[in-house]
Amino acid sequence: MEHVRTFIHYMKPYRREILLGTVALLLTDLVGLVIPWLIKQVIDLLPNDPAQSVLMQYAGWLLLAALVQGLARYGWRRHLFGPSRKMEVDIFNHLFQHFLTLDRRFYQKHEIGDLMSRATNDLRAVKDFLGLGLLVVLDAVVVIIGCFSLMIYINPKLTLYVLMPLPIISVLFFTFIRAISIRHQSIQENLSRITSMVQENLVGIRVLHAFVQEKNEIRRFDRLNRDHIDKNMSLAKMFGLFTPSLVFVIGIAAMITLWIGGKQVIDGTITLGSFVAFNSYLMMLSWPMMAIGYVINLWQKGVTAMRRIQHILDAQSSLIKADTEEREADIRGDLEITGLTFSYPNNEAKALDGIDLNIEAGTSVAFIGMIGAGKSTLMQLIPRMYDALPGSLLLDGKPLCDIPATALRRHIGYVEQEPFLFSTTIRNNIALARPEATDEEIEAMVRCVHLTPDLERFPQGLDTVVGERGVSVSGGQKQRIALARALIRKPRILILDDAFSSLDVETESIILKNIRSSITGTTTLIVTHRLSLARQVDRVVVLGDGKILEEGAHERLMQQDGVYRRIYTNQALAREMEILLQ
Ligand SMILES: Nc1ncnc2c1ncn2[C@@H]1O[C@H](COP(=O)(O)OP(=O)(O)OP(=O)(O)O)[C@@H](O)[C@H]1O
Repeated sequence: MEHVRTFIHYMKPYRREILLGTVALLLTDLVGLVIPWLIKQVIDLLPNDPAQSVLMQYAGWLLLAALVQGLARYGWRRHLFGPSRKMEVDIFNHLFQHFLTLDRRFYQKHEIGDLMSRATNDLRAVKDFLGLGLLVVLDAVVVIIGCFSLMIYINPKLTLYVLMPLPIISVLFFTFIRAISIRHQSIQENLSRITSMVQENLVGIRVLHAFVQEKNEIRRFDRLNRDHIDKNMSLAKMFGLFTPSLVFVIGIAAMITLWIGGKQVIDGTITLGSFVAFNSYLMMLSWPMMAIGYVINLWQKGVTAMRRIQHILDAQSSLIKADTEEREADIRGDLEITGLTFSYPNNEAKALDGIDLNIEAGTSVAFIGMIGAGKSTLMQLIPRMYDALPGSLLLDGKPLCDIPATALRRHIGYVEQEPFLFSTTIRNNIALARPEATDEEIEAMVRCVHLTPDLERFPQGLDTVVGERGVSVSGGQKQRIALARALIRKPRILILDDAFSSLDVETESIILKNIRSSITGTTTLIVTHRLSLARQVDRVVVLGDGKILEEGAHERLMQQDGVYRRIYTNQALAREMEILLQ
């Protein structure tokens, strides 16, 4: 019932068109029912040697019926199929909008391939049901009611005999519905797995090539596809049994009609015309009977698909007050972290464990530590990619989760560990953060991140297309484009999560100086594995196992016999060795 409500919701805007199409469909069916009746009249007139003009008159009626039927058929095709396509677009738009509001927790739980399958295969199944499915249901209901009414009108007793096999139809019907529903669910889930696998393999094609895994993947894909064929065959077998069984039942009914109805014609209980019309209506019933199977198929597919789409539409961002409305927030950049503990949804271990830290607006802090220490996790909590417990993170004295996520993110420049570029030009990738940025502003940022020498080598400069996910630029270029994108909005808080890992120490140092002089008063948080950077910031925080191990200015930490001094000394030694070996 829940799904019917969803269907109705999407049908509402097109109710007029659907009504028009329904009227046209009813007209087609009614005229279809009138035709055997006209033939009955003609047959009953024949023994009385009717006048030529009377026969002509009936021929005229039949011609008119054919004309009206043709026009009405055009009407329902146009007005019932049209809205189903429009509804498909509406659901797709709604789905896309919703995808953009969902947070990382959601995407962590769902595979992109599965989501793609829901937005394409499942959506198509919904459209087929809303268009063709509803049309066939309506058609079948009208034909069944119309035929039975006329058959009862012609001869109620004969109709009762014809209805004798009805219990067999009911048993067949309900057994079939249950069996088909289970099969559909399984087929659609399998289709999602197939789409996911194609998507994942295409994205990871370089890894597959590098590790020569093509054959293994082809075998895995083949197994998945064969499983899909088996599932579809099992469904086809169900249909193979159901439809012929129904036709067989109709055959029994036809046999009863011939036997009992034939005797009634001989007795003179009914006219020959009525007998012919009765048979015509019985035969007309075989189409809706066969269509039942088809409709159940479309209905089950449509409902299963709608359930899968609804699952996404029902999902909500887990952020407290996610609030995607356009709201402004005035942000200075003072961060206060108290007893911050955080675990990921699918991982009970604490990624952060009791962090206490105050960061004054406009200062710069470097976060260092072993792999998996929690550095990136801490960075992700600041733009509210995930929500920490309320009260553990304050920005300018306000709980972070009280600041609408979109308003907050407008003031944060965030460069992730693995920056993502869209398959458009470098210019568009930079301007993504501030579409209204002028060419001069973009060029200034390009200079700031030291990208100008690279651009000179690209024939189209800033208008070079970077390819999907930035495949046609190097790792270091990708990082600097992402950095320019973060800087162009002149953020109050700048987060650089290992954003210089593909750059050499000299370039890194130049860029950092440029950033300092181009944006002032910005709170800058830098995650890095290179301690050369630590000398250039106000403070260093050393993380280990989700906890703060040490913190303070570089000089102070160097005076202690702690982790920082040990790592720094090792790295300095390694660097000296490198220089010596060059
Ligand atoms: N999306 C995630 N889901 C579940 N656990 C995660 C997720 N991301 C990170 N973790 C876990 O949280 C812990 C902290 O990870 P985090 O990425 O913050 O470390 P890091 O200090 O940034 O490491 P690195 O220097 O390698 O980038 C790790 O144990 C990691 O396995």
